[in-house]
Amino acid sequence: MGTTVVVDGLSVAYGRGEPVLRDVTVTAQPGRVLAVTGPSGAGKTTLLSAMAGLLPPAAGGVAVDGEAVRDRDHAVARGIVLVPQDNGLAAILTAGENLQVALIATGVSPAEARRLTAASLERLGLSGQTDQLVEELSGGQQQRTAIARGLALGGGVLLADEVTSELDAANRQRVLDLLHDEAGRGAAVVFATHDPEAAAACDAELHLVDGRAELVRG
Ligand SMILES: Nc1ncnc2c1ncn2[C@@H]1O[C@H](COP(=O)(O)OP(=O)(O)OP(=O)(O)O)[C@@H](O)[C@H]1O
Repeated sequence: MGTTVVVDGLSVAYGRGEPVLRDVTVTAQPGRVLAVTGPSGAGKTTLLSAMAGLLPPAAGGVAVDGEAVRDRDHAVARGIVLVPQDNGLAAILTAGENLQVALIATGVSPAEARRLTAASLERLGLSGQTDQLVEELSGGQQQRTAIARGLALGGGVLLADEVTSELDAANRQRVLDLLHDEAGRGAAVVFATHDPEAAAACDAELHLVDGRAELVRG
């Protein structure tokens, strides 16, 4: 059985400010890719951050398999993987080390971490970059390394925030195919994107405007 994330009447504010996400309701279901679209500043990153347990609700909530998400540690323990917009990699580690450290932190043995790292970097076409420092990789290679790390973790939920923005056409298609493969293995995938074509190829779409859900497909 897969993992389901229910966002119910969610509002989120930064600090004491006005909510930038207002009364958003949507469900991320196992085996499906949900696109989150909308103009810059609409609240896509805020929604994914709240789903990842990084931002607390001002109203409403986020639940994973019926249990309210408390914080990031709780979300991680429930298999909610986030590939953040700014990639979140450690620049002074190699691409391979970034994956291995994340895997070992989840309790995977070093040998298994090495195997999963090699397999995941290969899926992103990065076998040749395994031992290269992240700070020496191109922007697109860094973005693909972050995706490789997210995929290697094999969570029940994958939140991918604008993970194709720096990629060429071939790599963009490769990553979109991999996101759909993740859904194919039963993960609930949420993909924030500016790309209407990529969104149209997803199973469902949540469109945000000024922090409100304007149009929901699927
Ligand atoms: N750390 C922060 N502190 C205060 N306000 C913030 C913070 N991060 C985002 N915001 C505000 O929240 C709103 C939503 O931002 P968010 O980053 O979620 O939008 P987005 O749809 O992901 O945009 P983009 O497509 O440009 O990445 C914006 O008005 C933004 O200015």
